[in-house]
Amino acid sequence: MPVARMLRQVVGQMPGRPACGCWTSAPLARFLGTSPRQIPADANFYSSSFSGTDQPRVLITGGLGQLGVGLANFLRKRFGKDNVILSDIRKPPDHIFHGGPFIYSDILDYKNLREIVVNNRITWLFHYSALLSAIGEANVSLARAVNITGLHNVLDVAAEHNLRLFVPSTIGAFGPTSPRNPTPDICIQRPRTIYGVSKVHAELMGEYYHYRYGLDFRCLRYPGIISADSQPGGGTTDYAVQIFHDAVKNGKFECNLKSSTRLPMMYIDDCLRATLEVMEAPAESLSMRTYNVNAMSFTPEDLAQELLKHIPEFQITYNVDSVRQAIADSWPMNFDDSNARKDWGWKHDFDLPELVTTMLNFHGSDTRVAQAN
Ligand SMILES: NC(=O)c1ccc[n+]([C@@H]2O[C@H](COP(=O)([O-])OP(=O)(O)OC[C@H]3O[C@@H](n4cnc5c(N)ncnc54)[C@H](O)[C@@H]3O)[C@@H](O)[C@H]2O)c1
Ligand SMILES: C[C@@H](O)[C@H](N)C(=O)O
Repeated sequence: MPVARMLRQVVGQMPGRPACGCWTSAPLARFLGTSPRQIPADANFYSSSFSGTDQPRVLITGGLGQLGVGLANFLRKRFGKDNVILSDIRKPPDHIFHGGPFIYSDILDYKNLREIVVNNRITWLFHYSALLSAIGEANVSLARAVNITGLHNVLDVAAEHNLRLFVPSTIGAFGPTSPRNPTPDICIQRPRTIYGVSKVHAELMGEYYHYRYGLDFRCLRYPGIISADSQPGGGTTDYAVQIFHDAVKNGKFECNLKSSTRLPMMYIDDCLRATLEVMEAPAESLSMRTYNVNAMSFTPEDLAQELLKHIPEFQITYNVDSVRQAIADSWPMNFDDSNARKDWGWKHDFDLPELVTTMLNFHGSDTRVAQAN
C-alpha cells in the first residue's frame, strides 16, 4: 500500500486532536502492536496516576552524579524522605545510602526500570543519567548508548505508566551555527558533540511523545552548574567548580579554558529550584516543553577577579585543553531565558558575587573572606 494512503488511513482512525494539541496514546499504541516495549493501549490502567493532591512518588536516575544527591535532598524536604528514590549503577557512599531510599537502576535495562517504576508506584521521574560533553567525546559509543538508548527506555516507561517526566537538556544542545549572544529557545541547533546531539534528540523525542501520546514531558536547558559539595562528571564547565577547591586549598588554579571564554552558569540551588518549579507549573502555563534557564554568564577571568576580592593572593594560570576549548567556543555565551521568566515565573537568586561568597563560605574560607573585607 502506498505510504501516503496508509498514513491517511492511520490518521483517519485517530480521534480528533484535543484542545491541548496532544493526541491520546491509546489508538496509536493499538496501531503499533503489543510488544512489551510498546506503549499499551490501556496505559493509564496500569498507572498509579498522580491526582494532584497526593505527594508524588519520585525516581531519580543517574542520581549519584553532581546534581542528583542535591536534587534528592531538595525533593525529600518537600515530599518526604520515603517518597524520593535515588538510583544509579554505582555504589553509594554510606551517608547517601542511609540518607533515604536508594536502588540500583541501569537505564539500559528496560525491564529493571519498569520493575522499579511499578513496584514503587512511581509518578514523577527525573532522568539525570548521562555522559557529559568532554567525557562523551572520549567514549562516543557509551555516550550514544546511555544518552540515546537509555532515554528511549525512560520515555517508553514514562509513557506506559503515565509519569510526569523531567529530562535536563543543556547549553550544549546548541552549536557553532546557533546565535551565541544571546541564544534564544528556538533557533538552529547543530551541536558538534555526541552529548549535544543526544540532548537535542532528547528534547525532540520528549516533545514528540508529549504531542503524540500526551506524555507530561518537561525539560530545562541548564547552563553549567556550580556546586560546592559534589564533583562534576566530565563536562566543559567543570573548571568553574574545581577553581573553588584549588583556590581555597592552594591559592592557585590552572584553568583548561582560555581566560576570555564566556559561558552561561548557575548555582546549584537555583538549578534545583528551577527544576521543581517547572515540574509544579500548571500545564496550561507552559507554552513550550523545553525552556532555557539562566542565571549569570562569566569568563574564567571574571571569576578569578571575583575570587581575588576574597583571596588577594589567588593566582590563575591557563593550560588550554583543545577538546574542551573547541566545545566551549561552539556553545552559547549568554542564554535568553525570557520564556521561562514569562511563562512560569523563573527568577534566579545567585549572580557572580553571591555565587563566589557562597562557594567560599562552604569551602571554609570564612577567615580569608573576613580578612579581605
Ligand atoms: N552538571 C551540569 O553542569 C549540567 C549542565 C546541563 C545539564 N546537565 C544534565 O543534568 C543531568 C545530571 O548531570 P550531572 O552533572 O549530575 O551528571 P554526572 O555525570 O555527574 O552524573 C551522571 C550519572 O549518571 C550515571 N549513569 C551513567 N550510566 C548510567 C546507566 N547506564 N544507568 C544509570 N545511571 C547511569 C553515572 O553513574 C552518574 O552518576 C545530566 O543529564 C546532564 O546532562 C548537567
Ligand atoms: C554544560 C553541561 O551540560 C555540562 N556541565 C558540560 O559541561 O558538559
